[in-house]
Amino acid sequence: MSKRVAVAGATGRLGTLVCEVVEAHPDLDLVARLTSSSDPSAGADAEILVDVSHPDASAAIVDRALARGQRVVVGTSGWSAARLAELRERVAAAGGTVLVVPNFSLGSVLGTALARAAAPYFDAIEIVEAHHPQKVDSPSGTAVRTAEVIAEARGDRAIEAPYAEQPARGELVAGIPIHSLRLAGVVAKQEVRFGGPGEVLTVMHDTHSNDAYRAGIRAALEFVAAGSAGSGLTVGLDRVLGLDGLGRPAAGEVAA
Ligand SMILES: NC(=O)C1=CN([C@@H]2O[C@H](COP(=O)(O)OP(=O)(O)OC[C@H]3O[C@@H](n4cnc5c(N)ncnc54)[C@H](OP(=O)(O)O)[C@@H]3O)[C@@H](O)[C@H]2O)C=CC1
Ligand SMILES: O=C(O)C1=N[C@H](C(=O)O)C[C@H](O)C1
Repeated sequence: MSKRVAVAGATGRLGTLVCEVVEAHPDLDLVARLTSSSDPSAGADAEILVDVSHPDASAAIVDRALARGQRVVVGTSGWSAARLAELRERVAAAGGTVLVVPNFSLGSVLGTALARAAAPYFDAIEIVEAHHPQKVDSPSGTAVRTAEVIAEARGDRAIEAPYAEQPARGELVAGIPIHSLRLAGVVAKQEVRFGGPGEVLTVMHDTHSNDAYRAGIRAALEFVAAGSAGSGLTVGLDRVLGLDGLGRPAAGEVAA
């Protein structure tokens, strides 16, 4: 039987694509396209709520869906590790299901996994991200997530960033400088640069069009619709695609 889906942020760039994916799916039924002016009761009969709205609105939208017993997929940016930790508690208290996907593109997810793998081996690490000028937030959610993943992979190893008090050297997230560009002609781009003696490794990903998100959106919806997310909070498309071991040391193995 089809699962009923409501989309918050349905008129936006990403929301329009999410609606297309839902409408094209044989087992999903689009029942509500929600915007900032929608009646708060709209979409209450959906079983799955997809939030692709605005960083300032996302938490309230997710909380309302949890209160209704809806399963939730979040693509909106702004979900830092601190906000996710709070959300995890609310999801557990509600006995709900929430999947947060900082980036629906396969290449981006692989890029973050490669950055995680490289993280313990270089002490100079910086992230440069560029997006279209309509993007309302900076740094991007993907860059924040990448910085947090790198910091986690490094454990206690500090990053070389002695110039943190100089704004032009980037905003520090989890100890890693992030530089944000907002440029006409760009969709989304991220470079993670690792510096070591006599060498620089760059992990780079380019999104040329929103088509990059289509397969990931579909996979995330199917994951949640099938109940594969279980209850609780799941973060990342890597979990959906079974790639979450990528870039992590095997059990018992410690990076040099
Ligand atoms: N995870 C991923 O792979 C991706 C994530 N994103 C993220 O998705 C989010 C949306 O991006 P994008 O589609 O480009 O943004 P847009 O500005 O194009 O669209 C925003 C949408 O959200 C709605 N909205 C804005 N404020 C509210 C509110 N207070 N309550 C309910 N709805 C609201 C808007 O409706 P209205 O017209 O009424 O204002 C509009 O439908 C951003 O956080 C972006 O970073 C983007 C691309 C990929
Ligand atoms: O606003 C965007 O466009 C994007 N937002 C997400 C982010 O903040 O990382 C994902 C992707 O970079 C596109």
